[in-house]
Amino acid sequence: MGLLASMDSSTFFLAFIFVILSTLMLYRRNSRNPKSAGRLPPGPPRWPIFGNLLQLGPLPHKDLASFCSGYGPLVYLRLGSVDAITTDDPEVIREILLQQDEIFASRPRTLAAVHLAYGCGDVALAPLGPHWKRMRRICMEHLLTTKRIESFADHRAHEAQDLVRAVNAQAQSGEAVNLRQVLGAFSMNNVTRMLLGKQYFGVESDGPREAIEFMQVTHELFWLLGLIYLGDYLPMWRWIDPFGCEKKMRDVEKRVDGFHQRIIEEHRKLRERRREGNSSGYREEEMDFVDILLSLPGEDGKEHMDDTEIKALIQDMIAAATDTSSVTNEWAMAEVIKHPEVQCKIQQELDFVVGPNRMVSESDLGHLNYLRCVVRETFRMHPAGPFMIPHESVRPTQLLGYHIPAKTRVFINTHALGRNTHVWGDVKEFRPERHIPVDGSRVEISHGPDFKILPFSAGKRKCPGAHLGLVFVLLALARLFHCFEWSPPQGLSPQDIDTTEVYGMTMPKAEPLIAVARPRLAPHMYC
Ligand code: HEM
Repeated sequence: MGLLASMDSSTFFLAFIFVILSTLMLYRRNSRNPKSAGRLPPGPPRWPIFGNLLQLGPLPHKDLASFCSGYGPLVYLRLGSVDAITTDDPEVIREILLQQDEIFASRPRTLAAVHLAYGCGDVALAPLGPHWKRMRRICMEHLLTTKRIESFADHRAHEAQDLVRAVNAQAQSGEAVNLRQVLGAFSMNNVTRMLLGKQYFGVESDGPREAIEFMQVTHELFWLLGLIYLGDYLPMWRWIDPFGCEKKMRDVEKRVDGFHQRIIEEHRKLRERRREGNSSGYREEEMDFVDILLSLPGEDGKEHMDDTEIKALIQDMIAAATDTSSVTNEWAMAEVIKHPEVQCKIQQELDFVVGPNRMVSESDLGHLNYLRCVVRETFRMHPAGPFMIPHESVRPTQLLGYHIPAKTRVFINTHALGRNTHVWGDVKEFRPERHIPVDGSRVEISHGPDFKILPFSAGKRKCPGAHLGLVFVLLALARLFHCFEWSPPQGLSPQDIDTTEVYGMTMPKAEPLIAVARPRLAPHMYC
């Protein structure tokens, strides 16, 4: 997938022969195993050795969706030497994530996870077990508590005002705004303020060189984590690695590690200086995430956490929090600019709840029910990750009466769930009104009891940063629509806004969203 599409024919031929010869024995052994234990779910016919790998193109979530349309709500695939299932059905998803959570809540040990998440030593990519439990508890009890999230509210308000100022400066000079750029900086700065105690883009940053290096290496990391690497499915592929993917992983691993080590060293030095200057140490509310991690005890009675554990958590927080919220924001902006009547309703609500004489604050977000519907509809059509983070089963089980072997990889297709015609009507229409509750209650942006959308997953692996992620999304959108009227660049009509997507761990628009902003409030509001 992705990789297959970019091979030249001679490399492919050599690799193909090599893989056929060297994996024949492995295939014979593996292909006999699952069937002997029971009936597997239905699925498309499989090639020897490759299984269904060759039936997947550059947008695998669409291929898997078409398998579900053809074979039913639960489909079995053989991906090289790996058993896999996929589903886009709310009932099957509920069974996997709630009823059988104990069995399906592990993660596959992919090569990217090993190289890029400190040997799966983080939270998001760690297999089920005591290490995952401990790291997740640290996130929940020390980093993502309501109190700690609230303690950064002023920083978020500051970032939201910087976002408005940056857009206004471009609006005044008549330039169209690259929304990917400004929304990316908003998310990254919010995360780095909480995590590292500083902003990466803007006046307080350490300068463009460090910010650019940081963004570049983070993007490479996302790209490699999202890649479906053939070496994970055809072990012999690793011997040839024709595109040098593992080499790239090792290279990014080294660069990212250097970056994280520098962060830790800087924090240690600062702690030391503060301790020397003030014997009582410093107050909890002054501590960023890295300070907190440095102050926590380690495992088995150790005085401190290991540096590797701290680095794995830093990396998780950056990877899990930045792209998810900025990709969601870009999709929401694209869909709203494409639908001017939706923009009009968002602004009517903002004018009623907030008015023209003050800026939107976090306490307004719960009262913006129509905007919440817009975000819910955005998650239905454009979930941040098409397969969330793939799960893996820890032991054999039964689903819908079919046998599911141990170590089966689970692709919950949230993209297809939002476009499943058995679940939703007019699936291609962006229509936030469909989410307005009949009883007028507050719109919830989580999966709800019906599992018809799944923005933050459910069960043991559900996103621990859901509340914070929603604040990033709602705050940025509310400010941008309250302060500006948005339209496509000159010469284009709303229908021309392109909504082509590219596959990855998160699934952004293929092209960055460019739009024109016209201020709606009095000039002094933008200072
Ligand atoms: C709009 C923003 C966000 C969206 C849409 C989102 C969505 C998700 C999804 C779908 C998963 C995978 C769940 C699964 O595999 O079942 C996940 C996992 C995770 N998210 Fe988020 N997330 C967002 C923001 C955040 C933020 C702000 C943080 C932390 C600062 C965060 C931290 C994590 C972590 C640590 C995991 C791994 C959990 C585990 O494996 O135990 N996320 N998120």
